[in-house]
Amino acid sequence: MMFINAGGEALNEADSRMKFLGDSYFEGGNVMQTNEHIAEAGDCPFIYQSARFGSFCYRFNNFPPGDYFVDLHFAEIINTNGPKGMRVFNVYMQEEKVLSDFDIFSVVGANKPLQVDDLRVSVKEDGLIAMRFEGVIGSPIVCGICVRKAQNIPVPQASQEYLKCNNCAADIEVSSAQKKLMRTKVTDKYEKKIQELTTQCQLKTHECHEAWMSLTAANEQLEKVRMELDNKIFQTRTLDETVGKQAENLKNITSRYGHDKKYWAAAVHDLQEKIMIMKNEHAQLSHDAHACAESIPELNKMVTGIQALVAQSEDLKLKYSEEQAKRKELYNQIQETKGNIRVFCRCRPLSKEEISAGCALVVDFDAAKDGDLGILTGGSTKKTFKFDQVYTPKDNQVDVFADASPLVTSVLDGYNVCIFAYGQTGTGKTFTMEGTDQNRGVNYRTLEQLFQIAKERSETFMYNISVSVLEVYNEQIRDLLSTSPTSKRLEIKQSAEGFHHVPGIIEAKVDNIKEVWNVLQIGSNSRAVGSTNVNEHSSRSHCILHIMVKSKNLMTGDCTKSKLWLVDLAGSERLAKTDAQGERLKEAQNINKSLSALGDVIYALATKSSHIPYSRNSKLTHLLQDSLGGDSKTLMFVQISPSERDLSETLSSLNFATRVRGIELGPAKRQVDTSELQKMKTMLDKARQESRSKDESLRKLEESLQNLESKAKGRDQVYKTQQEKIKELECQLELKTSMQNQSEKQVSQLSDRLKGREEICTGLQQKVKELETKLKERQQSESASYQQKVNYFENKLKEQVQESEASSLALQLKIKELERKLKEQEQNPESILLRQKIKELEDRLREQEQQLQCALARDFGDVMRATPNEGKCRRDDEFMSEAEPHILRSSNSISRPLSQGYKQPRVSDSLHETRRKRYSRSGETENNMVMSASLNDKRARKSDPPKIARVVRTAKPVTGAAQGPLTHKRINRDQVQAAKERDTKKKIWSR
Ligand SMILES: Nc1ncnc2c1ncn2[C@@H]1O[C@H](COP(=O)(O)OP(=O)(O)OP(=O)(O)O)[C@@H](O)[C@H]1O
Repeated sequence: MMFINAGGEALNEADSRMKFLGDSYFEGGNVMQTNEHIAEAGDCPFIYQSARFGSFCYRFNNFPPGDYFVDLHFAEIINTNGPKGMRVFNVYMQEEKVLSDFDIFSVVGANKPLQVDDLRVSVKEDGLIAMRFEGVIGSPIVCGICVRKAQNIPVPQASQEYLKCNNCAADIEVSSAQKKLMRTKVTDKYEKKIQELTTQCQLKTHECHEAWMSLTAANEQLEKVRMELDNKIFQTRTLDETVGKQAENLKNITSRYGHDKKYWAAAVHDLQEKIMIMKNEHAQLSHDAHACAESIPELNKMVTGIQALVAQSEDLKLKYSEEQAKRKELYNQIQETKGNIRVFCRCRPLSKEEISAGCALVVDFDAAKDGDLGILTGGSTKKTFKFDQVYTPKDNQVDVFADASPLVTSVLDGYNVCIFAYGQTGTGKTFTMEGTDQNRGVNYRTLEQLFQIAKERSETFMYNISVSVLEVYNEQIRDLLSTSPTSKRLEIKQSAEGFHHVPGIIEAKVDNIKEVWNVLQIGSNSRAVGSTNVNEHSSRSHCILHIMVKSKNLMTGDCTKSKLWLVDLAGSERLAKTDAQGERLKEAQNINKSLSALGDVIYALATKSSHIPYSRNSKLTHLLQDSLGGDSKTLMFVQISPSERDLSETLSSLNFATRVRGIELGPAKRQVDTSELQKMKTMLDKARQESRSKDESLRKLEESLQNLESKAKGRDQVYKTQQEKIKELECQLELKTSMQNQSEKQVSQLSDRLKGREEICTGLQQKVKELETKLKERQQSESASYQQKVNYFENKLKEQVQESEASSLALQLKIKELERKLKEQEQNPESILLRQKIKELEDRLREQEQQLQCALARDFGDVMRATPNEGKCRRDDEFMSEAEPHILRSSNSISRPLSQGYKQPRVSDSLHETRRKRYSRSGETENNMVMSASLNDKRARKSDPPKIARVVRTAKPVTGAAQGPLTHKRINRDQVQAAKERDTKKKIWSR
């Protein structure tokens, strides 16, 4: 074996018969360079460069005649001109086309090496192996060529004339004619067999194809069925879902219906109960209404009775007011008989200091009950003073106020009242007026009684009470309720109505005694704050509690406005007795001045003097002007000390008080006839009793009247309320009746709706059941039919597959057998001889064909000479297109013999010569001739494109050992394809 490397050198012993043309063969694998060298050597008659096709040629000399195998190794296919570059090329061995239009890309892929083995060539006597590579698209790149001697090729013995007997192995002489006949027969027989096998193979292929097609159709049908099944399953699922949803909806509706039913049943029950209650109420109301209607005459009677009573009460009211006026008059008369100015004398007990000092008592209370007070002036002499009341140290605050309380009634009756305490410092003025927390004085008790009487009279009178607390010190007025630290100077003014008042003073409105007490406390505290020495200050200032009472008679509508003055006067020390100086003296002078002014006024009033000296120099009398004199009532407490140390002051105070009282009770006047007084006293007692009895009768009358009025009002109210109730109940009854009607209507509507819903529900349930049964039936029927179909197709497919497998197996076996037979035949020397003979016959046939062609060419030349010049080229082409296919077909023939007698180069030479002659005759160049030849060749290829498989099968030996990789690859691919198909079939069946 010889192998030629890229440098053109033989790799084995290379017995010098092989010679490579060109010095730089395969340099860098560049074929074009090699072509140039070969072209320069001029040894290759076929080398030519086409502008269109890449083409090059190799020639190897000095091979002994015989058959050789050539292996070609192509380098990586360089894909330089895009994806289509270097796809197709032809290989000519000894000018026999062995690879025609070989699509490298489709066989090995882009940029991969290709190896073509066992290309058989026959070397003739010239010892030449010629190779030509022609790229249809691009240029092939060859990297190695290996030439091997074909083994076991028997050299045909041209002179052999004997055949061996199969039984005795004796040589049997056979004549050449007989031999020829036998060979022809055998050849015919084999050809026939081959023909039959080919037809059988074709038939089996056709059957296989049909089976495959039916299998595919069955598969398609199965796929369709599967799809339908899938669709049905999907539809079934959707139906299941819808049924489920509908069932759920139905459940919901049923539960809602049940819930609604319960709710409405409860509502209906409630309404029925309500209706019952309303009916009962209605009956009760009707009963009440009837009773009311029946009681109306009685009520009318009552109304007339009430009206009579009202008239009577009006009379009584008139009488009462007349009686009240009379009572007032009488009361006033009594007061007047007592005197508008009344003086009560109160003596305090001896103080601890005085007791400890051993002071003697100078006061005699033996006739104190009669208002007589004796003062022991020294020795046995005793001076007596007469007062309206005399209180001993044993008399308490209650006893004192009991006599002063009638004045409170006068205040509420509309009279101005003034109560003040006069006396020496420390004699108990503040104790009498204010008192202590445990022993409340006149001020508190007066106001307490004021509110009590006002409350008692609240049905007939409406009172509005306000309180002011003020102080007169050094002839200056100070508001003790004012919280302002720098209170402005207050002055006394006279209003348009003639009343005297202090503008800007605080008048605290009080509604109860608790509020009064708070106000009194504020005033008391304020008085204490205003002075450094409380006792001294309180002794030197007049503390005034002013109460304003506004009343309205609710029966007559009369209004009154009265004042009550409660005054705690400053201490009345004698100026001469004290050693006061400066401020103290001024204070004392001011106090004396104001007290003497007060005394003068009261005395003038008591004596009914024409001139009342309301001294404008004294703030006190000026302030009390409205409440001193006229219908005003005045009460003075003259406070005295029992101690002998204060005798002179006591006498002074008592003298002042006596002067105020207006009755000088000297010792001479003691004998005054008292019978008149006694008479007056009895008259007074009688009047008092009368007034009390009248008050009692009046009170009873008032009470009975009030009772009647209240009863009448109550009846009226009851009547009105009952009428209103009747109306309300009637309205309610109407409303409830309408509600009942509405609810009854609603109940009936709801029951109708319920019935409708129940019907719908039952209908839906029936529908659902029907649907379910239909669905089940449908599912069952469809599944059964699908199952049947599937089973049928399965069986069918199985049968087909089995048949096809059996047939394919049989075919494969037959093919193998045939192949085996063919091989045996091929290996048989007889068949080799037969082939040689066939070759000879073919050669002869070719010669005859050539002769015929020459004759035709000659005829054609004659014809061409006879035709015009412009049609020459076309005619030549036509001729070539007719002639060359014969040549190409013969070169591509399957049964082309590889015998030594094959004279192709000569035929080609002669054909080329014929062409050259023809073109030289027609005036065309050699180049043109080549072009036209190649064109014709292409046309021929176009008209009958050679198949790769066929070419490869033709080019390769049929022996199993000599099978090339290309064929092997192809078989493998078929097997892989078959395996894939089997897999897909399995997948389909598994689904
Ligand atoms: N009737 C009485 N019973 C018991 N104690 C009394 C009585 N009268 C006065 N006192 C006591 O005598 C003292 C002096 O009384 P009070 O301060 O009221 O005198 P006053 O006249 O107001 O003095 P001043 O003019 O200085 O204000 C107090 O301690 C008081 O409690």
